[in-house]
Amino acid sequence: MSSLTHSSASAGGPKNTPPAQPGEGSKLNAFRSILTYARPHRLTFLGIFFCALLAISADLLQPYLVSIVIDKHLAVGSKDMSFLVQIGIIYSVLAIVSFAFTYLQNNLLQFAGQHIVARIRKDLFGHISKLSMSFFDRFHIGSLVTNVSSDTETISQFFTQVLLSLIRDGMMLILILFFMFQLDPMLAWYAVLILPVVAVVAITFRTYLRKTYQEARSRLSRLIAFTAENLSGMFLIQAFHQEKEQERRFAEQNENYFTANVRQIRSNVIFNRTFDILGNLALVLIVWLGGRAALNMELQVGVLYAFISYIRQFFQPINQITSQWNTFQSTTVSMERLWRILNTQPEVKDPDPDQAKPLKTEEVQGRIDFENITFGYDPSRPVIPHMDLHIRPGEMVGIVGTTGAGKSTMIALLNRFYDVSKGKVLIDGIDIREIPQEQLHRIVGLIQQEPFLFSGSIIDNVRLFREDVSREQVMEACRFVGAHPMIERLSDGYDTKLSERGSGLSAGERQLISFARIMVFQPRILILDEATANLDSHTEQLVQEALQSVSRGRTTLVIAHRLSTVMHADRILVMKDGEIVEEGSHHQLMAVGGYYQELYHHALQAGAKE
Ligand SMILES: Nc1ncnc2c1ncn2[C@@H]1O[C@H](COP(=O)(O)OP(=O)(O)OP(=O)(O)O)[C@@H](O)[C@H]1O
Repeated sequence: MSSLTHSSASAGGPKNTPPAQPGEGSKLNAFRSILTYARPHRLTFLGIFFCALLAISADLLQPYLVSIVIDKHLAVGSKDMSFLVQIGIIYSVLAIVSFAFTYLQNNLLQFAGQHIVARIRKDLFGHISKLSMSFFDRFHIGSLVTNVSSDTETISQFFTQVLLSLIRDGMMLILILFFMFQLDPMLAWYAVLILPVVAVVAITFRTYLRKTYQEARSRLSRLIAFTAENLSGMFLIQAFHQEKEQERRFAEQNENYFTANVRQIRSNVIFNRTFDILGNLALVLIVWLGGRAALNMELQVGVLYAFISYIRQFFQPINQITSQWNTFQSTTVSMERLWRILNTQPEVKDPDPDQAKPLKTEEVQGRIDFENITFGYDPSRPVIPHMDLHIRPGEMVGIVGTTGAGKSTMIALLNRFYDVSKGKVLIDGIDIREIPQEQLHRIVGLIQQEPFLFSGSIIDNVRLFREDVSREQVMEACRFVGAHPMIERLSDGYDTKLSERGSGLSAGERQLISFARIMVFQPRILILDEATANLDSHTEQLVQEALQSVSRGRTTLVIAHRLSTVMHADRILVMKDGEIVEEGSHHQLMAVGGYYQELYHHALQAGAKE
């Protein structure tokens, strides 16, 4: 059975987003939809625009001022020192203005960009946690982690770098051209003529650079995936003495990444140097043309100086914009991926509020009816072709059967991780599709074979980070299920911090914590899916005792391969190929002499051999 996690609440995602339409326009739709996140920051972006305008104007006015000093003062041999002082003050003010507004612009941009991405991340996480299990069956967890981390990071780069470059460098280019045309239209036209050459070189190189970058990135992700897989499977690697083999495979991946990285760095250097050479050639051209004009007294020396300053700055924004083009392309891909997830509607939906039939946990009797249900993960291949099962309030039902018989699937249907294809699942006579999922999951408590513990303290793991559950309630629950002595023995007792998935605890200890969790939340229906399968006989006994206590007064469904776990149930269901083939108490089933008896004898023989 695939891992079962809680999913609750209704469809979410960003508001104003159109439904997913794969194909041509989806990139554009994704782009538009993600841009809606920037809408609340309109004023900030306007502020950024003005800051950039002021900072760049202040920067570009500086060579202009120097040209005035050269032509209007030095060239005419003026002795007016106050003019020089005035220009000096204006120059300094411009430098301060440039610094202040660049600082402000960067801060505003980071503020808006980080806010936007934090909001996207929050919506994405919230949305993913509301999606149905069928979504997680289709989506690889690894790629979801990439979506939440690196795709949002790429979008963050878009808002903080690409947008800035478009605003600042675009404006800079326009203003440089404006100043150049103001100074000398003829020379300005020569500069403009260089533009297409620069653009062709930049685009050609950038396309190649993008390929090398993508190659390096994909080899890096392969290397990371390989490392992650090896770390989680280290136990197996050591047990099978696979260290050498895995080292060889790692070295191969490492070498692949190294080559791709070197190629990327090399092409980057070549591109940047080519760009520098082009810039210098343009400079030589301007110096030559401008110098000749200056010698012929057709151009003032100050103007030539300003021109040279501008032409030196001219290439920088072009380089920046073309380099951001790559990030922009990655952004559109990331946006499209996130947009698809944000537009995925949960297949298991909450009822409309006016049609919902809320059930109070404390009033629930615990009657369960699987009324003529059919279900298949793939609808064309039913895992449960037909089932009609009725469970009384407070009854303890054991479920046994072959591997893949559909036991966990049945439980998944009762939890509404999936919806039945036909028929109804009812609790106290109410179709569970009419019960808000949040309430359903309070009514039905599930303990699985491998309980999931979060990194955090024991106390938080028992109360699932809910602040309204007191420390005393947690301790009481732990005492009730017999987990208290074990927790007390830990270094920090209830405040002991557990590492990821509770790896500092034994399987039995983790299971006891999950039993305590159930006690805290007091569900009316309790499900144990192979909850004792991994435990040694001593711990199993502890857990069995806990189970006895926990199941008192609750409708309890226990799935187990070990018959000893379910022998004392009020009723035992024997499942085979998605159907209940036998049912009754242990004695009744033994008397029938069917499949259950066969299982029992197998278990006895296995026990005897052990
Ligand atoms: N998420 C899933 N997507 C597709 N098929 C699934 C999924 N989960 C289970 N199945 C299939 O459904 C069938 C029933 O699986 P289920 O986990 O309910 O069996 P089970 O009786 O609990 O088995 P076990 O005792 O081994 O846990 C199996 O054929 C299994 O391959």
